[in-house]
Amino acid sequence: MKLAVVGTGYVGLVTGVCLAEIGHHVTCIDIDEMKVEKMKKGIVPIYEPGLSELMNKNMAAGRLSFTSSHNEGFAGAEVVYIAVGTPQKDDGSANLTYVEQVAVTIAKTAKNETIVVTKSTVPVGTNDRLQTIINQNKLSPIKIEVVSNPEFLREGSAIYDSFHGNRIIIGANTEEAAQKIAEINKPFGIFIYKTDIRSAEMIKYASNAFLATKISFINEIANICERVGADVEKVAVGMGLDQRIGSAFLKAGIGYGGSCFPKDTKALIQIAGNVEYDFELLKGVVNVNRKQQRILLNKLRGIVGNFEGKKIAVLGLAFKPDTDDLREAPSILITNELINGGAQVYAYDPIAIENAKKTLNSSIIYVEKLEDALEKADAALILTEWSEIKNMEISLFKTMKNPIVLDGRNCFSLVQMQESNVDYHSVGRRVVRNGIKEVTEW
Ligand SMILES: NC(=O)C1=CN([C@@H]2O[C@H](COP(=O)(O)OP(=O)(O)OC[C@H]3O[C@@H](n4cnc5c(N)ncnc54)[C@H](O)[C@@H]3O)[C@@H](O)[C@H]2O)C=CC1
Ligand SMILES: O=C(O)[C@H]1O[C@H](OP(=O)(O)OP(=O)(O)OC[C@H]2O[C@@H](n3ccc(=O)[nH]c3=O)[C@H](O)[C@@H]2O)[C@H](O)[C@@H](O)[C@@H]1O
Repeated sequence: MKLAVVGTGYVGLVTGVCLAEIGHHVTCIDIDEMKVEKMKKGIVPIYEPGLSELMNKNMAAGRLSFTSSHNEGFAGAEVVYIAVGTPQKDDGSANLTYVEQVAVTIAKTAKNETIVVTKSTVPVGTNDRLQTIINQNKLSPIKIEVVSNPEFLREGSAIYDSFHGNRIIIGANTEEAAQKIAEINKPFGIFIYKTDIRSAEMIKYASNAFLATKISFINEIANICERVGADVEKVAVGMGLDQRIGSAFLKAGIGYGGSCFPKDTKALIQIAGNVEYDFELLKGVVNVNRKQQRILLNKLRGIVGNFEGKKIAVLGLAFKPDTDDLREAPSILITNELINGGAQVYAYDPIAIENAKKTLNSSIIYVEKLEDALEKADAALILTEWSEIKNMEISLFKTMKNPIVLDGRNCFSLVQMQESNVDYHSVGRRVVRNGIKEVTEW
């Protein structure tokens, strides 16, 4: 089938490429002409494992093309996907400007019967509003029907998730439209759940909010574990063995970041607030996450006093491994506070440095090898569990002025650290000092 995808960010580009891979003819449209030029040359503008190979394969097969012209992209397309951003506004609600602009463009450009599929994460009721916008702006009496098809991929494993997701959600007003979108997705072989539009929109927010809740929950358990001498890694394994709980998303650390959990949790609080419902639990989840992002700073202050003149190695900047994305990453807050406190920050990240230069404090010194960050450092902070960091030689910590390591992602086992002579502080576990595991006095 001939399809168009509007927006070529993490979601749009992956969607376009994967739909081409299962045999559809896809044109991806973006208003960013520089991005489009790159993609036409086969260059992927983001870092996402496996995407480049799959994109080039489908371009070569003649199933995937790129344009900055909506007119060109929509020509002959039976289905148009909307995958533009829905960023957070100052009050926490979702900014729907881009999605609405696309709806107007579709209404004014579409020449044949079209199904508009919203992939972007949008508040409950938005798709109904998009339908109204389209109906009001249509230039001819052709049928244009809006369908909700929220996206559940994760950055860093987006291609894998597209082919191995647990479910595809289709929210539609008519069985005919739902069936057509189901047919498009059939080759993925993933379970399809058809529902009404508003429930589909809510499934997306509720899913992200629930996963964020699991993270904040285990982080609070971790903070208690530190005080009572339990080990959160073992607690998470023990909890996860109960299939009603499940082992996923119980990894304690310095909180969730990224382009979605922070924004979608706040948007859901707003969605509830708009109908005068106080979503107390989710407010707690957001607050816990805000505090959790600071725990390494608090621990570091407790150990070294103030940051003035200290060389601090920061290992990992992306909000999670296998992505170059720094949106809402704990590294933003942490490096800012270190620098404002007078520290010299030497930062290492295998992939995200180019983005970091655009986002983080300009005083940060970036290094290409993690050993350069560690050499003569007063302390090291681990913010992302990149495999390069998890698999590093522990002996490299010995090149530090003081081998003090604050690990925000529990990259190393305590046994490993007991053998290393490193002063090791992780999350929800005992401190290792001089090879001995201690419960810190709080
Ligand atoms: N990033 C992720 O992992 C996931 C994101 N989502 C949701 O998907 C949506 C998109 O997110 P991302 O891909 O991260 O966004 P992004 O910000 O990376 O990309 C959006 C793209 O849309 C383009 N764009 C904006 N207006 C346009 C227009 N009128 N015509 C054509 N192109 C236009 C921009 O130039 C940009 O390239 C958001 O609603 C997000 O919440 C959902 C699941 C996963
Ligand atoms: O709506 C979205 O954009 C996406 O948001 C998340 O995907 P993503 O943000 O790419 O990454 P995750 O792997 O979910 O991690 C998010 C954050 O939570 C943290 N996390 C995750 C899991 C965990 O156990 N502990 C934990 O602290 C990660 O370090 C990271 O900062 C969801 O997992 C996707 O299903 C969803 O489609």
